[in-house]
Amino acid sequence: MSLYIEAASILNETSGSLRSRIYHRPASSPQLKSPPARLYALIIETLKHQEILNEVIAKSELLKLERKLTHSLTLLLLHDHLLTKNGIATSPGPLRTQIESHKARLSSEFTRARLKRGFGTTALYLSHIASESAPKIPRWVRVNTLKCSLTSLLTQFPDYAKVDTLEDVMTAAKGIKTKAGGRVYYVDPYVKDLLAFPPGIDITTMPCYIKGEVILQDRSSCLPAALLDPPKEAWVVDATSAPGNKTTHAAAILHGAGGSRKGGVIAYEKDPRRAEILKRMVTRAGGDVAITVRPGEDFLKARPKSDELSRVTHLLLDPSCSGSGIVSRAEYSLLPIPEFETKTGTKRKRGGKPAAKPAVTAPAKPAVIADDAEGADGEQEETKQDVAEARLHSLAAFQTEMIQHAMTFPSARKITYSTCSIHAIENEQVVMAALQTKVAKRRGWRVLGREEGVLSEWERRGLDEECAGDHHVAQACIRANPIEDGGIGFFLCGFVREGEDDSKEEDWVEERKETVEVTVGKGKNQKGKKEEKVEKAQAREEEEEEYDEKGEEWGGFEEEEEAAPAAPAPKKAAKPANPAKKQAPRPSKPSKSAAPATPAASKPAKQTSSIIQRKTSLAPKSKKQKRK
Ligand SMILES: C[S@@+](CC[C@H](N)C(=O)[O-])C[C@H]1O[C@@H](n2cnc3c(N)ncnc32)[C@H](O)[C@@H]1O
Repeated sequence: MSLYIEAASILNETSGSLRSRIYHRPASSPQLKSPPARLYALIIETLKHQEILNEVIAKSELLKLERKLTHSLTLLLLHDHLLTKNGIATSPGPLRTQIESHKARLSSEFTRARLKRGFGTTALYLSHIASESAPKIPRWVRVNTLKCSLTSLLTQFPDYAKVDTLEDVMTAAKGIKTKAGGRVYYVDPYVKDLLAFPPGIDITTMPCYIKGEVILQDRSSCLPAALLDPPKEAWVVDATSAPGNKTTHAAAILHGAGGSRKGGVIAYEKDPRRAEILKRMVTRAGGDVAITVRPGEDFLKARPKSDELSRVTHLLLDPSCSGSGIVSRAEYSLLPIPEFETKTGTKRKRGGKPAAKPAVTAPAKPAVIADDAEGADGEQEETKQDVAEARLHSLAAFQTEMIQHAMTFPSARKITYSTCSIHAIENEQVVMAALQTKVAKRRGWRVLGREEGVLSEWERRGLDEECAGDHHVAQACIRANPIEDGGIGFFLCGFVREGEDDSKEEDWVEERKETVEVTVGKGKNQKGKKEEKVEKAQAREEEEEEYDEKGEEWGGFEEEEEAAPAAPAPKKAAKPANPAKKQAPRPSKPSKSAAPATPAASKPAKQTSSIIQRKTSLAPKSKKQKRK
């Protein structure tokens, strides 16, 4: 089957991301004959230009003239015909004829559409689209000190110049296609042994990557292990490890250059498939001695009083979350052909046929705003918002449960909690809920204050109003905004406790009971319609996210995605016991206690953010609002 016909049929499929439709096709779907990378490139490139191509299709009335052509097939063919040097890549035949016999008409409509957009030449138009769709964040590279030091790594980049800000990195990125351009690096001031390169750099072909001397890990994703900062001889639990970015980072802190061989990391990963990825990453990073993988094991079932776990002093919690801070999932999707006045004077819809419902009716935006339901009206939108909100509460319940369980570890002194979400429900509100639990109070868990932690210089902190106005707690929280702060959106908070361990087995049993009560809550067996919808939506997303974890940009070893794995099954949509929620009304506004803005892009920008404002306003509408 022709590349174009196969690509068109993928475009017409509506379920799953484009990547999963190409790279992870279910056995029940027709299998592809064309090379997947070629299909992906053709579709992505075509979709980048679909706005202008749709105009050409509409104005030329091509679908009326060529009844056998479909919208998606025409887009793909037109892309290659009008915008590539070699034209349509297929041997002469009906497909080519259907386009090339209208060459003059298509070319003049394209020129008109291009000039209307202010581009004197096709080259100018192409370079504009290329810069619009270029990555907006640097390529972060963590030196894996289990295998290599920063100094020795830099010897592998002899002709690279050190720059002082992330802005310099991004400016240099513009010249990356030139021979000398883009050869710069930036040393992160927050996380030790972390470098930023221009986004276009291909590290994956370099020896340092192949040998596992570097790990491609977003800056935000490096913050938890940096904040956990375990002493060299510590025993650390990574409760939710796959694919293993933070696990290997924690191991590098313990066993890396100057480290001791006394402590180690115990890495839980509930999902057996992801545990395999974790194992691969651990081995490749040279972490087998430092890390004990617990494949397929549920952290919530771990017995803190066991011999192995009773010595654990540090826990890293990076549980499943909504992934709303991840920006690498931006994908384009099919737009309908707009209506235009044509030469024959008629307003037309695509091909004269009833418009097939496109997968999405607007360009898919990065995940950071994709589920922003603001401005939506009508019953359907409201339900969508309810489902999205219920899902967040369900995740928050699970996240709180994980923290509570970590707090029961007898020798535990420090916990980090992180998400790649920008929703306060999963972030500050979970922190507040965890602080209110019996186990936190009985054992004296408190937040790690801003000034106590290694990341006190990081400027963007938690939102006061989401912490019931508790400025100390808000300041203890760390936020990163997507893109603005140089990578994915992220949240992090540390908990610490002092004092001796006074816990007894009965206390632990009691504390477990509380955990279960908080998270499972009422209505265990009384699933309502809303809960069912949440479960269905989540199941779909889990499927999707499983695929998304591969092949995205953020992974430890490029193809192994850092975040937003399968969300857990909702705990009957129970909301976490969160006293803060009563006191902190939502929708929330950005904190007025914003830290001052920093001029350099290398530092997190000022606290107030439209993205945070939008996302946190996903809060439920009041009944009154709903009635309106
Ligand atoms: C956000 S990812 C962790 C990413 C990882 N920290 C990293 O930096 O590479 C969350 C992981 O936790 C796992 N998980 C979820 N619930 C778990 C549980 N109860 N016990 C152990 N692992 C769990 C998920 O399967 C998923 O792989």
